[in-house]
Amino acid sequence: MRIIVAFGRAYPARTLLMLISLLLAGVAESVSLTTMLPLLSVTLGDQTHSSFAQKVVDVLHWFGLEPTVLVMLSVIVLGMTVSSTLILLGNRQVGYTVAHVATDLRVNLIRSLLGSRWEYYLRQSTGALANAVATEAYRASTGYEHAANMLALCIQAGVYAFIALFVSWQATLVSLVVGFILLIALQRLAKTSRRAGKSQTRLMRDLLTHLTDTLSSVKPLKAMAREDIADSLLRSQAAELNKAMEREVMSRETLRALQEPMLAILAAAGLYAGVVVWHLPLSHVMVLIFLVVRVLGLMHKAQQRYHRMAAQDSAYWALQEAIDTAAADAEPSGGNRTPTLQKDIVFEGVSFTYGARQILDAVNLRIPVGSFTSLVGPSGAGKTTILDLICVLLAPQSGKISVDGVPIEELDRQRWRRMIGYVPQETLLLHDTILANVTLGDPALTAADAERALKQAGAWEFVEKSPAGLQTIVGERGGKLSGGQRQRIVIARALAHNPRLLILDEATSALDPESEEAICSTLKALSPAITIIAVSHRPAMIHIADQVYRLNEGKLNLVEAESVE
Ligand SMILES: Nc1ncnc2c1ncn2[C@@H]1O[C@H](COP(=O)(O)OP(=O)(O)OP(=O)(O)O)[C@@H](O)[C@H]1O
Repeated sequence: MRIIVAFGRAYPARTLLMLISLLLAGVAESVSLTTMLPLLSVTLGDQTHSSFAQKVVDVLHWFGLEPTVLVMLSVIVLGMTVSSTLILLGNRQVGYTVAHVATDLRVNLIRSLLGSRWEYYLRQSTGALANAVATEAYRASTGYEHAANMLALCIQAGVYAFIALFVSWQATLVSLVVGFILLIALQRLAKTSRRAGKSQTRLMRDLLTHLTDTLSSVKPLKAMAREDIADSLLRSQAAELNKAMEREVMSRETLRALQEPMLAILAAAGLYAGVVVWHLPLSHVMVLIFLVVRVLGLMHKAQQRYHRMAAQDSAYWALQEAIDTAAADAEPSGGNRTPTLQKDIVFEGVSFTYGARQILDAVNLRIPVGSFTSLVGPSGAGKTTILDLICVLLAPQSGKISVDGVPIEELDRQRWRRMIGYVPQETLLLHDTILANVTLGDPALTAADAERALKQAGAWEFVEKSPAGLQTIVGERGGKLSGGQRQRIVIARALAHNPRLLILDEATSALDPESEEAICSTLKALSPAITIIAVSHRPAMIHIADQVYRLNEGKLNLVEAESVE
């Protein structure tokens, strides 16, 4: 039930509109069907109308209508038409809200994850995220659909029960109590559905996490003939998921199958009690049975919806939790000072630890504007960490980092980052065109910007030669290109928006010495206008540098380029 309250809070106007339409639909339907009572009295030739039938006849008179068969049938048809129209309106509202819920959940999750601290983001699994965006958001929104339908059915059942009370309150109460007892007895099945739903949420997440990891490393798996291990793991996870789905289907279908016999027993018992025990007129008993069976049928349908909601709502709570935890670990907003890069970037006594592990120990560093700085050091020494500190993806535990004398945390973070061109170690490309890979969909960048950047990165030659040019599709993760070509496209991406600061993390590691030499000289030519920081072990990158820093065991020292072997 919590899910209804949560949705009602998140979408109050939509929920209210939906409920009002469905309530009115219920009233219209039940009022029109109530006319059945005098109609049956007339057709069955009852000499005396019951008091309730008489009331209905009075109401018809009040509207200036004679209770003829034709008039009463017309009232029934009209009421059913109005009710269907209102149900359509209500369901349309439900449908729209379901679409909104799914979209909002997806957008909120992506936004909160992208806005989270870098260290938090690194802990997230891509597979779980893909699952959350695709499957969980959909399941959560259908959870709302079932909840809304359940409420609507309860409302309709309530209206019918209210009318039934006027026909015979004793018979209605007895039937309702028996019906409720049966519904409660079936409630155990809802627990099974909820448990199965929870397992599905967890198993689906595990399966997709595993699948994404496997798919990203298919090449080594195939090359070493290990794909069968990955395959059997995936299979056993899929089998578990299947079991959870079967449990849910079983409890849902059992509930559905029990509906008909349960209602038949109640109707037979009601007929017997009405005619034999209470000696009510047959028309009276028939309407009463119709109403009570309708109430219980609606309650039963509501219960089915409840089961389906129970199976889906775990997806909503799992998603909401993911959104909330990411939001709780949101990146600090940064300052509001406009960044400039006219003088230098300075580290003073900067220390950084990952847990208990000291990575940087009171590091001092000065990067003058327009210079080409190379960072060298053994693997795992903390070079990327220094770059992450400059991009404000990480914050030091102590010491100070400043840009033109302004503490980096006081800078408008977005504007500072927009001044940066970043080439990461991993050259992951989007499964899209070369143009899209260079511009990253930024509408401010044109094909001419992409061409200029590709030329600067030494990539234009091969792009020009491909038949589709800038429109060439690079394949999954850039699989249709060589490692060196991928690297050049990623460098072009970093240069496309004319950055003031270019950060290269092992950016030329996949290039042959000749291509590397060529790129290095282009980069060097950029360097008075663009400040460049390059992490590299490659001689070409080191020899063109204006200054070389070596990081070792947390200490950073300025060294001669010649001393770096
Ligand atoms: N998110 C993290 N959580 C915990 N430890 C981390 C994390 N990221 C990196 N490390 C550790 O911090 C150390 C420095 O990592 P960093 O990536 O900065 O090294 P590096 O000098 O760039 O290495 P390489 O040259 O191999 O890329 C490594 O030992 C690494 O294991």
